[in-house]
Amino acid sequence: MASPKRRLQGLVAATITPMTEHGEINFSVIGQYVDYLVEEQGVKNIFVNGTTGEGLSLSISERCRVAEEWVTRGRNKLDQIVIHVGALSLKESQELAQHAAKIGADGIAVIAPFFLKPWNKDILVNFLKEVAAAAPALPFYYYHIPALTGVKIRAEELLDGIQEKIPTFQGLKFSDTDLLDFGQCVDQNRQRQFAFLFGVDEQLLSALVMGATGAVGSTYNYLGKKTNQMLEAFERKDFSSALNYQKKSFLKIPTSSKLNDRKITGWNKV
Ligand SMILES: CC(=O)N[C@@H]([C@@H](O)[C@H](O)[C@H](O)CO)[C@@H](O)CC(=O)C(=O)O
Repeated sequence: MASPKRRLQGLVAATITPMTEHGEINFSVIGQYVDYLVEEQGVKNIFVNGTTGEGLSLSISERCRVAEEWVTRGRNKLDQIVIHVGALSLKESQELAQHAAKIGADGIAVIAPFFLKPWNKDILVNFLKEVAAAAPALPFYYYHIPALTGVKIRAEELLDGIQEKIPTFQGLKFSDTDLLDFGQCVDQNRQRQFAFLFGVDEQLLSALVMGATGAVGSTYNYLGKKTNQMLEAFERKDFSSALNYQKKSFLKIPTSSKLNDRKITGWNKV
């Protein structure tokens, strides 16, 4: 069974994919990006080719090359590198999973297929299981993001019995505002040492209260240092300072109405 070096916890930056002005991937800045995260933001875990990295808008070969560059540049500097390998095609997803294992990533994550959608838990788990089986030595994370996939199967239902089906299952990346569902996932699986990574940065403090063990998000690229201060305040039970940090970070994040103006799907729209 896959066992991570240690449980993935703390902040995980969902990396953007740097582009040149001609729409080509700008591999040349990834080394500097790693240094910036580690040295300026105090963030040593990354999530590559996810929503923020626009993995689903890249070709398979681009996704492989991006993953490779992050793993090469992050070696001996970053703690854990998780590669998102979700795709509509099971074969492509398996190919990406195998590639992640080959290049030495620390884990893989997969979203639910979002065009011809799984209509129940078993169908979704079977899809995830086939992808996970393509990289049997890598920790596997389910990436729950119902507002974007349209797959509304509750994470708590999905997690029930998942390790029997997917032995490499190590955790959940939960990008949804349903804190009841999140809290139930944590409560029912606490003894299994899974990672519960929250993905709505604006609500991280509430998710910590519900038992989040870490967070994956776009804002940790530039608010990592501040958010680490919030995690420390929470740890020492200084809730008033923690709340202040969380409130300050709201101001840096576009509100859903601004997002809607920019024709980007906001959380409240779906
Ligand atoms: C829809 C979306 O992009 N959500 C972000 C959040 O970090 C989000 O940008 C943040 O909460 C600001 O709204 C993450 O959950 C996505 C993520 O981690 C990823 O890039 O895979």
